[in-house]
Amino acid sequence: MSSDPVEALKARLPAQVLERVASLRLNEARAILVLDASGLDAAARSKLEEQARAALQDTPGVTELHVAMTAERGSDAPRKPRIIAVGSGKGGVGKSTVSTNLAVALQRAGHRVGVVDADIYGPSQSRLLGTEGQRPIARDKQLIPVQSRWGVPVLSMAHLAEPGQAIAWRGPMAGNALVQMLEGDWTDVDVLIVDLPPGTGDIQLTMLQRFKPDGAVIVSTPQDLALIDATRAIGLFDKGGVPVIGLIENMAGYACPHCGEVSDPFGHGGAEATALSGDHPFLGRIPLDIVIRQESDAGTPPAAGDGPQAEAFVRIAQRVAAWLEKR
Ligand SMILES: Nc1ncnc2c1ncn2[C@@H]1O[C@H](COP(=O)(O)OP(=O)(O)OP(=O)(O)O)[C@@H](O)[C@H]1O
Repeated sequence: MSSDPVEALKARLPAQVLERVASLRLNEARAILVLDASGLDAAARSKLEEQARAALQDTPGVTELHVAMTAERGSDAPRKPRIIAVGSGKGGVGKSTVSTNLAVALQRAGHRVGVVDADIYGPSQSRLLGTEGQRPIARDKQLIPVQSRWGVPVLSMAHLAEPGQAIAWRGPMAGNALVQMLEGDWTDVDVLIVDLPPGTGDIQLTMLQRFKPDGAVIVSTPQDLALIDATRAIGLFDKGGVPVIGLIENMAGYACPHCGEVSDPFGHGGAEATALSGDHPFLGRIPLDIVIRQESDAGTPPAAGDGPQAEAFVRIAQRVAAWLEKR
């Protein structure tokens, strides 16, 4: 038996309790044991506490025993999903299309995914996920996301504004709308894909300051102009300390539906070269394909199907999932 009274107390604890000891102090006859309960549910926490009490309750010289759990509050509080921001420097490069299909492909791979459409002035996620006309309800001032048919809940300005009405809001109002959507009830979601507006403006800054993403995906076409802007977007995330998960080259390679010849209207390989030169991963290439445009417009994300158009999204989602697993 150790002559150190604290060591003597520890020696009484069973292994499953001992491995969770964050601290143990003895103040005269009062023992204070703090256990690390991270990752345990309520039942497992009570069992751990019971085992600790049973082991220490009859210790000679100890008249008072306090057992506390760290991370107790954290595990009871609503979990926060991990945020992946999808950005681009330039508009119209397919950022929203990628956000939707990445979300759907991740969902099909077993992740619990939601989408926030942070493009306040040009929202498109309600169309892309086929939830047009639906309105989110609010519970205790918190927005409940709209459910899409694809198992991916979503919040977009398109669900909040009157259909067809121009959204002419000043910056702070737009920022508030973004906050409301990000603070929506995302408790059933592990990964939140945030479809950012193009550029490096107010919305991006609000995101970085208040809801710092866990990682960012950058979408670009292979075109030089888009790539210059993509580099700017990467710079913003780098500066904000947000890891860049990787770059996606969209609208790469167009297969003529008549003769099958593949041409590259926006060039080829530029995004991969940009990724490599900045030491960022390249996540993959999505072809320019009329079916992607048609299905997207119809609110049927190609990644929800099993056609060839789903493949590129599935591969990209696998790389993003691998990144998430390593975090
Ligand atoms: N790989 C693709 N093949 C065919 N059409 C595509 C592809 N990617 C996107 N599109 C189409 O290009 C248009 C622009 O795409 P999208 O809205 O996703 O771009 P964005 O970068 O989010 O635009 P914005 O800057 O307006 O937010 C849409 O009509 C979309 O269907």
